[in-house]
Amino acid sequence: MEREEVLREFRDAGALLEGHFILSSGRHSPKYLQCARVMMDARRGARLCSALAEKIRAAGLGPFDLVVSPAMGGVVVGYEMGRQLGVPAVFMERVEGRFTLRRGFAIEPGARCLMMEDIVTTGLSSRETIEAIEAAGGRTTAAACLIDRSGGKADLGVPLVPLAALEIPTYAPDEVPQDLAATEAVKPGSRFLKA
Ligand SMILES: O=P(O)(O)OC[C@H]1O[C@H](OP(=O)(O)OP(=O)(O)O)[C@H](O)[C@@H]1O
Ligand SMILES: O=C(O)c1cc(=O)[nH]c(=O)[nH]1
Ligand SMILES: [Mg+2]
Repeated sequence: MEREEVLREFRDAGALLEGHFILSSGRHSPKYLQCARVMMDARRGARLCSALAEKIRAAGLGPFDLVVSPAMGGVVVGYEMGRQLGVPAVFMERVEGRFTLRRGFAIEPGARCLMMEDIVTTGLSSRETIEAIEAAGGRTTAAACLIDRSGGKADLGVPLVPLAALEIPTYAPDEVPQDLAATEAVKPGSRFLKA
């Protein structure tokens, strides 16, 4: 699937947002990709994940025993990737900030895992998930995401296959351009969310 086609799916889903966003990393951005809106339509989710599964195979990666994704953004996309690859899918949740397997999920010792994210920006959440997979006894042999918005700069320490790569500017809190800083910021993600 070409990048323009991926972006058309996001646009049609109303998932390409403009405004002032505080990202998971604490960086600020005038653009946000809301994958939850993309995955609202199961057929759209299947189209995108089927194309990504094909791209992973074409890169010579796999087979995998398990798909592991970080909540919340990774949950639905991880489930669909498990379906496309024909393997089980589990997700990790933050408990006091650390990604943890709950709900009876476990990883067999040495299991070959695909770490599946919705979005990669700095790669921090992906690296945290990969560390948690290793701590649980698995091996992350590859990672994948719908959009890598670092333009290929994020280093996960394992091969990363994005369905599309984009370069979208982000700013440290003390470097936010004046026009952006003048608008109210929203934080759509769940990191540091308080009950
Ligand atoms: O590469 P990074 O800089 O880590 O940014 C990308 C991460 O940010 C978002 O999650 P977030 O922590 O906002 O929570 P969510 O999954 O609940 O949306 C997204 O789902 C990725 O997990
Ligand atoms: O970096 C993030 O937190 C992030 C960026 C983005 O565009 N979409 C998203 O869900 N998270
Ligand atoms: Mg996330």
